[in-house]
Amino acid sequence: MLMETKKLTKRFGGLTAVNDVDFTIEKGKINAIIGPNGAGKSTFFNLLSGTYIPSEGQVFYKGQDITKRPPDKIARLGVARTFQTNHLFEESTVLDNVIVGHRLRTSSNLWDAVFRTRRFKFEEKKCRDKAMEVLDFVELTHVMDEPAGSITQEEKKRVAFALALATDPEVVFLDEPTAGINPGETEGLASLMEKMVQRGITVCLIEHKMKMIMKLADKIMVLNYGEKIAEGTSEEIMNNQAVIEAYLGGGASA
Ligand SMILES: Nc1ncnc2c1ncn2[C@@H]1O[C@H](COP(=O)(O)OP(=O)(O)OP(=O)(O)O)[C@@H](O)[C@H]1O
Repeated sequence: MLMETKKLTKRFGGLTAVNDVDFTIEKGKINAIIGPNGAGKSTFFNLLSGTYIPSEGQVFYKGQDITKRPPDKIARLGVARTFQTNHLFEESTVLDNVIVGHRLRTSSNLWDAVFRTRRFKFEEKKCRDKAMEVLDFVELTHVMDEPAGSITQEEKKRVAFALALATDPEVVFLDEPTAGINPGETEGLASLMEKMVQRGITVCLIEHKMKMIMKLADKIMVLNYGEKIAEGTSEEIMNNQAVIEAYLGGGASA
């Protein structure tokens, strides 16, 4: 197990968005979180990455209590995330977008940058090499010199993956990675997630596309009104009465 939550709870005023959730993220697996709209999935993600501080409960990473640690400290432990919307510099090339993303994780300071010390030059080269490597991994080498604004939606999603991968993460959180793209492109991104796992990276994602998630995920947790109502393999989830009722009542998309 790579990450674990114990009785994780988040309240916004009178609303309990995540309620008493025990969950484990299995190392080297594709872990999925599903649930009807407003079930608390994004809030749960934000608690794991340190974006939100829990009202109650704990988050563990490799057995270490990381509850209440700020997001940058959690990121440094090897936890990366992508967001629903891609924050790319549209005028800059795909390669530069990834280099800048990677630089945020390297240690050169302003002094190094101004005097262009050997360490700075070394790190600049390292960032560039890393960016090229991850762009090759997400199969975008052919568009790396194009402005990010000119590539397709699916390619932008691959850039978002590349940005997360450039930090050499152990686990990547993907918030609806295939939202807004067609079924063929969805399959391409699903293969990319499988490729990440083959490289030893743990994947945890939120997804609305049920067919895809049932095929792809090793393990699924279902949230409904902030509570965990089921956890298990695709088969276990598909046959779970509470899940069927939540989806029939909640009108979630197929
Ligand atoms: N910052 C916030 N302040 C107040 N309420 C919030 C906040 N963030 C989320 N909520 C509420 O918490 C509940 C869970 O929201 P959340 O976005 O986590 O659900 P979700 O499962 O990700 O939904 P969706 O599938 O629609 O993205 C909702 O009722 C939402 O309105």
